[in-house]
Amino acid sequence: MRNLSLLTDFYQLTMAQGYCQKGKTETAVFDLFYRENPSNNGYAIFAGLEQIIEFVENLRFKEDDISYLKNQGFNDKFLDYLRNFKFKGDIYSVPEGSVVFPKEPLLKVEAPILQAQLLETPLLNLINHQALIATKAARINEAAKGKNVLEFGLRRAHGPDAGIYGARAAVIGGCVGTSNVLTGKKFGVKVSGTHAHSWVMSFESELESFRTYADNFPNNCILLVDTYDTLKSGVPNAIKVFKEMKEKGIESDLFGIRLDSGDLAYLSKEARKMLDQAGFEDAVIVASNNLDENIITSLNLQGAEIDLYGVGTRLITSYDSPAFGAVYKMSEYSDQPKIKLSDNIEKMTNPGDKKLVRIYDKESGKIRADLIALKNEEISENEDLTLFDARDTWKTTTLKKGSYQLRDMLEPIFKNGQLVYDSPSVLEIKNYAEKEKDSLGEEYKRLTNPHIMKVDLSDKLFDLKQRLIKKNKMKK
Ligand SMILES: Nc1ncnc2c1ncn2[C@@H]1O[C@H](COP(=O)(O)OP(=O)(O)OP(=O)(O)O)[C@@H](O)[C@H]1O
Ligand SMILES: O=P(O)(O)OC[C@H]1O[C@H](OP(=O)(O)OP(=O)(O)O)[C@H](O)[C@@H]1O
Ligand SMILES: O=C(O)c1cccnc1
Repeated sequence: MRNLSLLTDFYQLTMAQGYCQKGKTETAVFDLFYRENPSNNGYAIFAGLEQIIEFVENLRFKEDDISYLKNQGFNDKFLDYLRNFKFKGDIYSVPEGSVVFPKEPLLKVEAPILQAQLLETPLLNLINHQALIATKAARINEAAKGKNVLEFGLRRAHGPDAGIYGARAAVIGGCVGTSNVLTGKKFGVKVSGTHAHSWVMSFESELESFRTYADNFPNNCILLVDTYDTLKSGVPNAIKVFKEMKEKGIESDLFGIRLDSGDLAYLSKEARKMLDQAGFEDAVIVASNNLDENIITSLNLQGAEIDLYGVGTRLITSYDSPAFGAVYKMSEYSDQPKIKLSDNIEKMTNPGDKKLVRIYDKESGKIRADLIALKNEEISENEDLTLFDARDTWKTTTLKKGSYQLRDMLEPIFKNGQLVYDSPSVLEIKNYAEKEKDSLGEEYKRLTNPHIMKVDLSDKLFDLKQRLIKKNKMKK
């Protein structure tokens, strides 16, 4: 485990020294939330919690950190505090792989102000990256309509961590596996791949290169057919090699071709015909080349015969929507609810120690809405539940008792600094994320102009917010 304790913004430490100096030990509550879905998606996939847990568990300041901070001008009292630092607060979070929506609390920290504040930057850093890539992967997999997507982006990722954890997030978001071997080893996810053009170019002939590859990897034998001429040379040579394998009695688990340039719809349809005519109906066709959810949707509409998509750049960088934009805002200090005012109503925070309640339609199991309520507020399934729009409060919906089910989304992760949560494996998270996506109606999952999920405030939270807005306006 790398020492990431100084992976923070300088101002977190200057504030921390100030709190230490002043003896401010009151408890603060902070909410982590985001404001807009990336790529105009209808939802996001929450990811990165396992790395947050690892970070918090290992948050200790070593002597070399302390001496570095001493050189930056921090005082001895504060440095002594850091020497003995251990996180002592509570953290609640939605599970990784959850479907989430803008403005709702995804993770909540309750801790002495200094400690809660110190977590801001690393927590945001971890969630902002992985939730972004998991959400992009969910979009790409939605476009693939049940066909598998393999993550190919390591070489185009923004450095090693973006590659390693981006691939982790991509699998959570729906990818069947990754070409990234380190991610495979670290997280027990499937690794796979084909071969490069250089492999073909290093042989005297394409045929010889295919033969040699098939001899080496008969059970994962996807031949890249576009180095010279896809239909005149690549596919015929691949077919020759598949015939030779058959003659040798080799029953391959996975064999086929990869297309990496040209008109992928046309070439895949022609290649499919050629493979089928040669008796290789079970040969798979892999496609790659700057794919994303839009091109994959278009390829589907064109009737492309593609069984597996390899997606790199536009997935691992979330090319069209490069920032998740999660923020971390104080909602309570020393048992007093706090609000951040803004001229922009969208940017006003929700005050108080809160919970996130998900409301499911009992019959269909689909999400009806999310409700943000105060932590100690009782929301009961045994009464009719009236939801209202926090902007246009006259817009209401009443859910009849018995027609809906409630779920508390924020689970305890740390209690008094003790870890009380078992992180599931990445494959378990991926399976959970599939179920989460199933709990969304189709209209929330479509790639363009999806329905906006209602995220409402409870009566009590709404009243508290109004009261604090008035009170704080008067302070100005
Ligand atoms: N039938 C298709 N419909 C829509 N987009 C396609 C189709 N076929 C390929 N594409 C996409 O069009 C883009 C073509 O990229 P590019 O201009 O680099 O051409 P290329 O075929 O890769 O050429 P090169 O031989 O230089 O690699 C890629 O993003 C690819 O995924
Ligand atoms: O297009 P992306 O979605 O980013 O997917 C990854 C790309 O990386 C490889 O190309 P590259 O030119 O790097 O190597 P190659 O010579 O093996 O094709 C591969 O052939 C894909 O085209
Ligand atoms: O295995 C492959 O085909 C692969 C892996 C990474 C990037 N491009 C292709």
